[in-house]
Amino acid sequence: MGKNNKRKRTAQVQSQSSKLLTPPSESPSASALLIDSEDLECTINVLETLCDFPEELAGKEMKGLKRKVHELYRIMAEGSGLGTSLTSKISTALSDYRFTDALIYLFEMYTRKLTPKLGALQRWVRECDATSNEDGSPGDPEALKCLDMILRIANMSHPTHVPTDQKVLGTEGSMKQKGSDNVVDGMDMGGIIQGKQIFRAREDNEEIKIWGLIKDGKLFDTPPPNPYPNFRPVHHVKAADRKPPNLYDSTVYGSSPGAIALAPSTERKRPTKVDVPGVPGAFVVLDVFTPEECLQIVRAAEAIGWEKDEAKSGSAINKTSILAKNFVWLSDSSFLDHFYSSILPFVPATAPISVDGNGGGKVRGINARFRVYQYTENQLYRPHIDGAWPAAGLHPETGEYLHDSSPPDDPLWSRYTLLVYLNGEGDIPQDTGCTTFFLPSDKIGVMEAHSVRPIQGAVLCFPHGDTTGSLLHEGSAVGKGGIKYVIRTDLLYEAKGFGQYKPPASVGVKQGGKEEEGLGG
Ligand SMILES: O=C(O)CCC(=O)C(=O)O
Ligand SMILES: [Fe+2]
Repeated sequence: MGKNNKRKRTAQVQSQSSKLLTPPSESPSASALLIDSEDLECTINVLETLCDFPEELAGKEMKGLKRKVHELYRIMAEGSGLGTSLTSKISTALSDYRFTDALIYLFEMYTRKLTPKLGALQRWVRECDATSNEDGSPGDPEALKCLDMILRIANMSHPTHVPTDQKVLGTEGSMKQKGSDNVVDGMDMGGIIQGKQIFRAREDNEEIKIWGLIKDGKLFDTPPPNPYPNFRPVHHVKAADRKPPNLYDSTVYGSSPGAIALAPSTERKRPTKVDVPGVPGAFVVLDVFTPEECLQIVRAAEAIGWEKDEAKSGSAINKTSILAKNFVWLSDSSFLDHFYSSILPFVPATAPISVDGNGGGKVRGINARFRVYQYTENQLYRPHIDGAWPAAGLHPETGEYLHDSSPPDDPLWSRYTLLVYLNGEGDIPQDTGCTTFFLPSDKIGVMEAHSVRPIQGAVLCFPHGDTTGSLLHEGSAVGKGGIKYVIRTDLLYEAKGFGQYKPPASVGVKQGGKEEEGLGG
């Protein structure tokens, strides 16, 4: 727009100046409703013109404008311009990278024992991690202190009486500690992350080294048929139509019963459960799938092909939150039946009850929508809190793919994350590629990092989808020359009030929800 046009628009603004606006509400997004896009554009043009021609400010008629600009500047500097609630002050401070201010507000929330919504928590976690550098080196120590306080507020903690005699760690690469056990050679960042011993649910696992087969060109005996047998595309979404918009299309592949040949029960080990020490609610079920079954899943994904995943907009870090490639698989009933019956004896029979009294529904099954991830060297899934998902499936008559397939009178909603490790030690370099949980320690400002080592055929299970009990975690970077394959899905419960819960749409946060096909979270 030329300067003359700008002037014209300026005149229009002045003639509209008597228009009465209603007072701003608490919600940051309300401003979008209060000021329409034309007015906004016009205001920006006026301000731009004044920046280009500051001499224009000298006129008497500019007095009112100058006064308002000063007032606005003060409000913005105080961080209270976008709503006065503590939650919005924290959101504003974090997104403005004012971590010291955010820490003060977070501390106030902590001492007043106020609980934010899950959506706010997920957004705050992202804002804090968004400060880590492109090369993976540690971010702002103040941001990590905010993250520690967020964990305490969310009451995700457990009473930690764990002796903290280990040397305090810095962060390296992703947020996880470096080195094995408690050995540390991380940077000193004021001791913000403290590494705990890496958890192996079992030593000496029998496994198939899938990466070894791929490198030797032996993943398939003969070239795989195309189309791949017993898998068919059931849903395709163009990149721009994804929610939020993505740079890549997404396809869901449905399988037919028998697509993965399951070993007879006489040939399989009986599954066993092992709790993850120090991580409340997290446990591993060993031997849910045999190494041969894991191999078949990887074969299908490798033959059909991986899709990339990068949000179209948002900060560089948010866009690359998940560096792994994925294959979205809508699993068939025979695979799901085996999976569910193997873990059922070990999972909570009823959903946790939230502070608002929702929850308590019976466990009902596994979300058929699996996201199979392939992480190669240095790839990771940045720290996040998983969101809850409805039960995906096909319409019984039309065969149409439904993001939420449970009937309205019997809604199901997920409350636990299930991670199926398709490969393990043999393919993933020592102490890398773990799933790492971050928990508050007994010292404010210090978080504990608890890493779980992938074991082929085992399932890691932990709570998600609510403020209380949900766990901050990351898929830690895979080390040099390694590869990690893992399936992410969810354990479903009768919604019992919880189903009405819809994670709020938020900027740059990937989370499950009725309307969002989502990528992660
Ligand atoms: O890859 C991992 O270990 C973690 C994956 C994860 O957190 C997720 O898919 O939600
Ligand atoms: Fe996750």
